[in-house]
Amino acid sequence: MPTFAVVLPAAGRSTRFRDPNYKKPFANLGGRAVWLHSAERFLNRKDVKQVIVVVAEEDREEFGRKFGANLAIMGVEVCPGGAERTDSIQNALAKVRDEIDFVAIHDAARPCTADKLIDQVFAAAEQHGAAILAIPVAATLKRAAPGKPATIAETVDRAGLWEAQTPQVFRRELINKAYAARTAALTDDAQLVERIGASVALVEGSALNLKITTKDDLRLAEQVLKVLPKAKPEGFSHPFAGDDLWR
Ligand SMILES: Nc1ccn([C@@H]2O[C@H](COP(=O)(O)OP(=O)(O)OP(=O)(O)O)[C@@H](O)[C@H]2O)c(=O)n1
Ligand SMILES: C[C@](O)(CO)[C@H](O)COP(=O)(O)O
Repeated sequence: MPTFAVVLPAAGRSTRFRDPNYKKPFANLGGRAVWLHSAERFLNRKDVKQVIVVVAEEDREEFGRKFGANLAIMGVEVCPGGAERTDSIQNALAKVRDEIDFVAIHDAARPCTADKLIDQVFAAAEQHGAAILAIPVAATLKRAAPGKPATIAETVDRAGLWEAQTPQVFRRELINKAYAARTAALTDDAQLVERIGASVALVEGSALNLKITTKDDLRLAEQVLKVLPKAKPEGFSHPFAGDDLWR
C-alpha cells in the first residue's frame, strides 16, 4: 500500500477571520478546534503514516499547553510556520520521513473534507504523480477596476476555470523537487509543481469542502458538519472530544 504523510498548515495570520481572540484553525467548531476536525479526516486512515501540523512560532506555547499530551497520543508532529504559506509547507517537508511515498498538503482551515474525496485525490496522485481537489467555477467572474466604489473592468470568461482546493497530493520526490526550485511565495503548492513542468490532475471536489476564511465560513462549516459522515472508521471518538478551547 502506498504511504502518505499529511501536512496541515495552520500557521497563517487569519487576517480575514477578524477575531481578536482566535486564529481560525483554533476557533471553536462544534466543540473542537477547527484544525482537529481537519486532522481527524486523516488520522484514522491506514495509508497515512505521518501527520505534521504547522503552527506559528507565536502560537507554539499555547498550542503545546492545549494539545501537547493528546498530540503524542495521536502521533501528530508539530513544526514551526513561516511568513508565507509556502514557507510553512517547506518547513514541514523537511520533516517528512524518507520512506513516505506521497505528501498530502491540506489546509488546517478545511475541516469538512469527505472521506470519498480524500480517497479519490489520493488515488489520482498514485496514478498521476500529482493531483488536487478543485471545483469548476460556477459563478460569473468580474475583474474590478479600482475606485470608490470599485467598478467592473471586465468579465472574465469562466470556461475551463477551476477553483483549487486541498488536499493537494504529490509524490514526495516531486514536491521536494518543486520546492527546491521555489523562487516566490505562492498561494498553493500545485503552482510550484506546474512551474517545474509537471502535470497535476484535477479531481472534482465539493463546495462543502470549504476553506474557513471569514466568520461566515465558520457558520457554514457548522452546518456542513451536521451532514458530513464521521471520518473512517465510523464514530471514531477523539481524545479531544468535548475539550474546551483556547481561552
Ligand atoms: N504563513 C502561512 C499562511 C497560511 N497558512 C495556512 O494555510 C492555510 C490557508 O491559508 P489562508 O486561508 O490564507 O489562512 P491565513 O493566511 O491565516 O488567512 P488570511 O489571509 O486571512 O490571513 C490556513 O490553514 C493557514 O493557517 C500557514 O500555515 N502559514
Ligand atoms: C491552497 C488553497 O486553499 C487553494 O485554494 C488556497 O490557495 C489558500 O490560499 P490562502 O490565501 O492561503 O487562503
